[in-house]
Amino acid sequence: MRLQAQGVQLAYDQRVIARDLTLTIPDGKVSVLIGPNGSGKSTALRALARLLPPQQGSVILDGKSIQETPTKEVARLLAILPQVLVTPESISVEDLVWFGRHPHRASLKVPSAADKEAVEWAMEVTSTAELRHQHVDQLSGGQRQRVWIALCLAQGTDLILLDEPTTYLDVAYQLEVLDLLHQLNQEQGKTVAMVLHDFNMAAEYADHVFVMRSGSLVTQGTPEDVFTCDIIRDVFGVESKVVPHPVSGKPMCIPLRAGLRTQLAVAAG
Ligand SMILES: Nc1ncnc2c1ncn2[C@@H]1O[C@H](COP(=O)(O)OP(=O)(O)OP(=O)(O)O)[C@@H](O)[C@H]1O
Repeated sequence: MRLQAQGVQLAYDQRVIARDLTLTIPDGKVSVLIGPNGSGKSTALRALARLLPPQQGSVILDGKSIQETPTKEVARLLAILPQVLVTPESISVEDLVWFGRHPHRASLKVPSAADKEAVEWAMEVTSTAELRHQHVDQLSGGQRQRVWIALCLAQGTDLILLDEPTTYLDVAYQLEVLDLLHQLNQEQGKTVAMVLHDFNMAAEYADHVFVMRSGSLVTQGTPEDVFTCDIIRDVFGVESKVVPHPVSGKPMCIPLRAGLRTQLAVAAG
């Protein structure tokens, strides 16, 4: 395994968010972290990407402590789309995507053909090439999100971590981004780990699902293993009906509003 958190304690100042968290990102698979708001999904992802040093335990990347691996080396192996994106002022789309090539370039060296190709490809597959000369801070939320995804992809890493990549995107772009990640996984063997809130998107795209609550890993497994009425009730406090997706056969979770819960209970006798 290439990326693993081993018994990490994660905290912001003195406030401990996760204790003794151990998880291994499966190589060559698409993994999804789900869990209620504030359960520590982003915190865990940030630790896995070296953005948050653990107070105890360690994150291991390719057999080495990530904290002891130089930033540039980490950035050649792993890209992360964080939840909070701080765009440099007045930067164009193309210039922002070029940041993705920094880990591969010696300073002051002219960009290589491979750098140019990676940037063009990343803008093409995220449908941002036509925005290349626009200022990122003048784009819509969804356009901006796609530009940041392009930056991650331009990095050309085998491991891609994304915190809620579908935020701000309309349903067509949500599918476009998730289909693209799926395709990169299938065709190029990329390992993808992402936080998603939508159970049904998670069930459709994930090979492996981590379920978090209060900074701990409650359970993990295939979508069929984890998307059950009992786990959804236990973790999210929501009654639901889980049925097979009519086309894919994956578990499809339908949360039930209060009135329907009563109806379901009556029907069940
Ligand atoms: N930068 C920060 N400084 C202090 N506390 C933080 C910071 N970021 C997150 N927290 C706290 O850590 C806890 C876990 O937050 P985190 O963002 O990891 O949860 P999450 O599961 O990703 O939530 P959401 O689904 O709402 O994005 C929360 O109680 C949050 O208030």
